[in-house]
Amino acid sequence: MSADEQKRAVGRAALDYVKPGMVVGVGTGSTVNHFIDALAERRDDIAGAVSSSEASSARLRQHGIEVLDLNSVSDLPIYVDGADEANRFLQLIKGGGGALTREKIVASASRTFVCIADESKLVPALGSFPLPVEVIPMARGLVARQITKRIGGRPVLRQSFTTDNGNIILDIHDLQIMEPIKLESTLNDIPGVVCNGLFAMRPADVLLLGGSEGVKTVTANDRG
Ligand SMILES: O=C(CO)[C@H](O)[C@H](O)COP(=O)(O)O
Repeated sequence: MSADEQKRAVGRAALDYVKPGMVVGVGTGSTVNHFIDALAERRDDIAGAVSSSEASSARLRQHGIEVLDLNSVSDLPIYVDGADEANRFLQLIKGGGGALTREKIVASASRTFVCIADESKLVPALGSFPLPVEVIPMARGLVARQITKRIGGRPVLRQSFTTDNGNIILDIHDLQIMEPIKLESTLNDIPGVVCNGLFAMRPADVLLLGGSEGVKTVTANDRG
């Protein structure tokens, strides 16, 4: 199976977690696009979707799925999203598509976070993928200097990119992430940082991994 076929398989497998009448939280990216396409078959069966990006909202609406404001939703049973990297504790690096802030908000609002990815995303330690950080534009230089001083790594401005919230992204290269929860918190404490792409304090609950032999389910109980 190609990587895209693996993504399609996990996108479809995530449908098993969608029950009648649910509002469904929807992430962003090429894997999630397969989930949205599969979810279209259930459009009359669900109460709508809460989206993490303008791109996903547009795709949901194209399929006739109602997009709801998170503020109008008191209970979000499920959130389905992809990842750039996942470790065995189901901690993630996200934000390759730049939607990390809204993704973290919707993930935090959800009861169950189902992460969908092809098997190449499972890594022994997070950090090979440059860690995205969303930053208020006027704080770009300050934040880059603070990252270098307090954390290390090499912050690089993502060129010609503005987030859905009107901000910039610094991608931190060459990081060795030994303590993901501590790093997530340290980054949040830098003035000008809106959000960072570490999902360690709120990891996924279930990881569906697409591989050459089908879809494998990794849960919190397997974290070991
Ligand atoms: O965090 C994300 C977007 O901000 C995506 O979930 C992540 O980049 C994975 O994308 P893809 O499914 O295209 O590999």
